[in-house]
Amino acid sequence: MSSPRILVVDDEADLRELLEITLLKMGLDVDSAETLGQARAFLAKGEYALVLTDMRLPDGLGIELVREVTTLYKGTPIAVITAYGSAENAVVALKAGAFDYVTKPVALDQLRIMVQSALRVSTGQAGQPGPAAGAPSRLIGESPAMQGLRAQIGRLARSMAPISITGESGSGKELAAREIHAQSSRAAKPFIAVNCGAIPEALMEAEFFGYRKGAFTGAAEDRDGFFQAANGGTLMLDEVADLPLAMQVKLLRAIQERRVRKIGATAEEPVDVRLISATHQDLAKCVETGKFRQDLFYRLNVIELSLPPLRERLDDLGVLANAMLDRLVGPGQATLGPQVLETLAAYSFPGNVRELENVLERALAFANDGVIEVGDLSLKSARLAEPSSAPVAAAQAAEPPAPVASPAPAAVPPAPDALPNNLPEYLEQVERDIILRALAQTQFNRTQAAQLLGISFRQLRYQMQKLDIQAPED
Ligand SMILES: Nc1ncnc2c1ncn2[C@@H]1O[C@H](COP(=O)(O)OP(=O)(O)OP(=O)(O)O)[C@@H](O)[C@H]1O
Repeated sequence: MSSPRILVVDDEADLRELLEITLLKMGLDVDSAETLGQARAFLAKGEYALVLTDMRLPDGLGIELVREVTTLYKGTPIAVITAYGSAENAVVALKAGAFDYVTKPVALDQLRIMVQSALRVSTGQAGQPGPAAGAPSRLIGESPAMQGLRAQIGRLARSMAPISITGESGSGKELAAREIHAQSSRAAKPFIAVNCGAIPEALMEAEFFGYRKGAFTGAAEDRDGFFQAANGGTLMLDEVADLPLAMQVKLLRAIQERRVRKIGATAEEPVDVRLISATHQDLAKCVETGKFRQDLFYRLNVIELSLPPLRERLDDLGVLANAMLDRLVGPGQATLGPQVLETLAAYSFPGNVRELENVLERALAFANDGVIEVGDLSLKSARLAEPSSAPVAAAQAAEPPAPVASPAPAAVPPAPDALPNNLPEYLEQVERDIILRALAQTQFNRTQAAQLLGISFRQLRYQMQKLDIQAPED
């Protein structure tokens, strides 16, 4: 069997030679072109597992080749070589459909990593597509929005471009990120999701980049960070807007260099990680207000994927509800009674699909013989836009949800007369108390409890785990 063939397009003889030698040593065949014209002639004749092109060529720009290859030779990944510090070129190329980029001076270890992952992507070559490729998507829904989303995910899975996922809490951002990973050539490697809002600032660097034994008190052994743990796979930065500015600088550097340094280490190590970030905040606004660095935003926000809230795709309610019931109690074991779908459709679901899951899970506990009736739903009536018999079309024009009444207004606990003799324990107790009160008030609906407390669902879940608070059904 012949080796995969790579097309190198560069007019600088020295660099071309370096690339050729490196690729040949990797057991690959190489064709070299000095101009766009020559590259086009090669492409017309042969099949390539990867095209690697410089951005400036004597007869035009590499970006033209990116556009041609991504439209005319869809199965062929194309990567670009950009000048050091020219983030703009890299981002433009990725937006145009480039698989990835390397910066000059070309670091050979990074080039090899990039080529290997391109080979896994290119059809019929060394790699296999991810195990989930071809498998049914876990993102359920037949609305045009969901169909479009699944198609977009299929395309995005084939590149290394950083993706920024936006959408309300519970709309499926993490699920979408997992789906991109599962359909990519990285599927066999780890998917690591990090909730940036839940890590104490002092621990962030250690958590992201790892540390060496003895780097600080308590560092009893070497430990990897998220970047090393996700090596070869995908790192999801959830609630990325919550990253403190100091950490944003370090993250930007890691993304630019594709290298990280453990705390206490002298040398940096290369990391091969695809980044997906997510937030329910408006990141562009965070940039405007100075809360988020523009340069990091630019790097993370190369491709945008937006998840619609559930109330904007009510057509999906039926199929989602059925799939969830099947998962909760087994296929065909539970059904929705008359008017249930209409009642659900009249609700605005501020907690989106996660809230639908919660509502159904709770309703099942009340349902007789697995048939969920309207009375089993216990939706907050304040949020129903129409009476329970409202038709779906009317529900689509529903007003946004009325805010839920806040609990006791005091945000700060009343200070006891005597000072606590163990502050952390005391604060933990206060926190536990407040969370338990919010949970009791919402019949253990964690989505609503989180809203009451003005924190995200994930933050609440994290705090509950930390404080060992268990929902009755856990
Ligand atoms: N289209 C969908 N099909 C099936 N399940 C879904 C879909 N969208 C979301 N879910 C389910 O809803 C729950 C919430 O999804 P997910 O955690 O991905 O949301 P999120 O947007 O990341 O939430 P947050 O902003 O709170 O982090 C999960 O249990 C997920 O499996």
